[in-house]
Amino acid sequence: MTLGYMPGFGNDFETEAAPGALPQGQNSPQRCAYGLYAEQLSGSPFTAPRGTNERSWLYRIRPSVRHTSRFRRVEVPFWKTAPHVVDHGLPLGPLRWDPVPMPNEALTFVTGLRTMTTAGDVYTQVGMAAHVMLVTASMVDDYFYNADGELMVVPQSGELLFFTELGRIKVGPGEIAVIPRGMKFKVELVDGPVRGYVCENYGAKFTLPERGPIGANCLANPRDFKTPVAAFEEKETACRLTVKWCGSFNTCEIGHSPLDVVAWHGNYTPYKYDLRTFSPVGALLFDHPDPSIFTVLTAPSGEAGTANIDFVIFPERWMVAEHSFRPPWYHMNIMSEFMGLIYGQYDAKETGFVPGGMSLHNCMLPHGPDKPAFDKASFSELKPVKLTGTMAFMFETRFPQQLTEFAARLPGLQDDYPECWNGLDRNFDPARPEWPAPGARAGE
Ligand SMILES: O=C(O)Cc1cc(O)ccc1O
Ligand SMILES: [Fe+2]
Repeated sequence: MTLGYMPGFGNDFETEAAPGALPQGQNSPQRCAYGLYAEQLSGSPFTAPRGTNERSWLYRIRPSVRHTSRFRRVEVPFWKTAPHVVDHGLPLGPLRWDPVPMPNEALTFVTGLRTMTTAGDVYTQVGMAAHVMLVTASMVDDYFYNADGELMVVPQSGELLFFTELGRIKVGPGEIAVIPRGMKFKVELVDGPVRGYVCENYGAKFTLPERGPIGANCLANPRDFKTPVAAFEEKETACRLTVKWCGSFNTCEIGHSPLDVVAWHGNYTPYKYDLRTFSPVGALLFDHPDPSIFTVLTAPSGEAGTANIDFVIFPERWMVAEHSFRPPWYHMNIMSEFMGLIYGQYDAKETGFVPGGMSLHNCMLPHGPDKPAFDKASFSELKPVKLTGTMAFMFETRFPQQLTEFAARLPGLQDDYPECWNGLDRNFDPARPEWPAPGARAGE
């Protein structure tokens, strides 16, 4: 299957899967070509400023009102929504998990999401949830949309095909897909089970961060974001549509596929992005800048510089800083850091944090390089070094992240994680400013 994409971030796109299906010069013709119905999907309030105003016009076989019927509540027990504060009994502290093993049961994208943390409040449209994604089965006659937020999907192993109302997107490890709030879709496996991470954003949409003095290029460049061309499914058999709405799951039976958009135009769209096209900018002479230099996308809150969510990556890059401790510094942060590893090794923790694993360094909880990373970085020769074949990421939010029962009970929770800092002992000797003392090496 060939998949077509259009480049650009937040462009005003137009595309049609049948010639002449897209009206020209107006949104609402008296009669649409092919007898299609015109429908607007509003991703922002009508009156949002131009820079954040998002909507698309969909020309479809049936209007969305015919893609729902009477809903019944269903249980999707592992997908939790903020506010969700449970007494999980774990003591406060930094947390790290091994990868969650792939289960044997059939799990779709919807039933296979396992919430790790929630933050903020879905009712006031602030905050986020971090999920593990375990998909072993394609959605066949099942369709879904999320009224609670957009979904950023970060596969770690295996490929997924998203068939959305606006077209098809294939993503694999090293790529992300973003599906807007309210957009119907189904998810198919390409060639085997998929594991990954999902960030559910209850707040304002992800957008590109400002580049400030960096200028017009580098970091995530707009042309590397890809939006699908129109594609639709003509299916007149029994289907189900499930809607996540304020944390509840609601299903209805319909007699056709809701993916029936033959043409569309607008700027409220799903998209994919290859994280390897991110052009990092970093320390060229000395010191370790704040990790915000690696922000791919930011979901702003109302407060300047205080993101509801920053999506940050740690891609492969050269380390060249002179007379500097090169890995992340020791840190306490007002923002809460949920991290995952897609492939390779993370320089602050070369062992213990493995692909498919996760860590949580919550609001104002100390963290930083483990003892082996400290020793290596303190004593290695500072020639240029390339960190190759690595891709870690962080969902960083201004809100404290609340652990779910699922996360607290995972067998892969590493009880001994805090011990990775054992041995970072006192070196201080008021009589010896030079450390280690000439001829000696710390700890030897
Ligand atoms: O490893 C982490 O926890 C994330 C992180 C990265 C970095 O470059 C600086 C500080 C920081 O907390
Ligand atoms: Fe940090």
